[in-house]
Amino acid sequence: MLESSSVLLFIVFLLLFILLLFVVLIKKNASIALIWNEIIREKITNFIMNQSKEQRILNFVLQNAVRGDPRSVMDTIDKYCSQKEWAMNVGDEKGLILDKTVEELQPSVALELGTYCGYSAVRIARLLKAGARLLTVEFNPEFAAIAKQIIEFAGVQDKVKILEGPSEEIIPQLKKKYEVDTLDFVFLDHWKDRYTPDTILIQVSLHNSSLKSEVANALMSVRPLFFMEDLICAMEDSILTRKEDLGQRIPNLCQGRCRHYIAQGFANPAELCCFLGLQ
Ligand SMILES: C[S@@+](CC[C@H](N)C(=O)[O-])C[C@H]1O[C@@H](n2cnc3c(N)ncnc32)[C@H](O)[C@@H]1O
Repeated sequence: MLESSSVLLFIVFLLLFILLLFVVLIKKNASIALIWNEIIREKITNFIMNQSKEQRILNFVLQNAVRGDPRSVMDTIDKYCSQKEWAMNVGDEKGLILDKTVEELQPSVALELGTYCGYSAVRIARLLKAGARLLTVEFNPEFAAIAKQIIEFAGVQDKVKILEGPSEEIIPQLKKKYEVDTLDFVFLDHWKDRYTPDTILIQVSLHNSSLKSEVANALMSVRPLFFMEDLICAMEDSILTRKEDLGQRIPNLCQGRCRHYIAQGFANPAELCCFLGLQ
């Protein structure tokens, strides 16, 4: 009897110790905190509430934002994601870079890869001039459905078309199915491993346009370091804009404006790095 109660006591202490250790690790280690917040806690909350984080974001918007006011929708999503649960929206800080670029370029046709809940789509669409349009690509049907509601709630649905499916399947259809001849602005915000192949695919898919030979006037990413690596890797087999054009854009690029003009005329990645002043 005594023996079994001491075993029980030992197990209770052991469990308490593991719990304490876990709490300390969450506080001290960012990766463990991320695993806890993004995987374990989110899964538990989803199970208890029987809904996904993205549905909770949508509900929060429907209950707290002002219908037809894109700014209010953006602020409400930012508020939810800073106070309640982190989510992979571009967010307000990097969103300012996005705003500036869109304002500066005034694109007629813009493409976004990676819609998620529609935060950045609302952000871009609210700045588009009359008659301009944003095509946004999302392969997760649940996210696409949530984005549709958020975009409608923000009142920018006339400017935004959600294209549901993997970017690698949608991009080749842009020209014929979606009547895209030229893209003035491309926002790459899907999975990083698709940045380079999709950039090349955009070029290949729209290359034979009879209206304009230069396909992507501006390619930007708010995750410049990732993109830069990919860009350099891609140089060996991709040819996009002219070297002289790139030269004009370097000041922006180096100031962290995150706008990338992919260039031809470089023998190899090292030459490009040298040209960019990275070596
Ligand atoms: C970082 S989130 C996009 C965030 C969004 N741009 C925003 O700021 O509100 C990335 C999204 O890209 C989607 N995605 C990833 N790879 C994709 C692909 N190859 N084709 C289409 N969607 C993709 C994911 O499902 C996810 O919703």
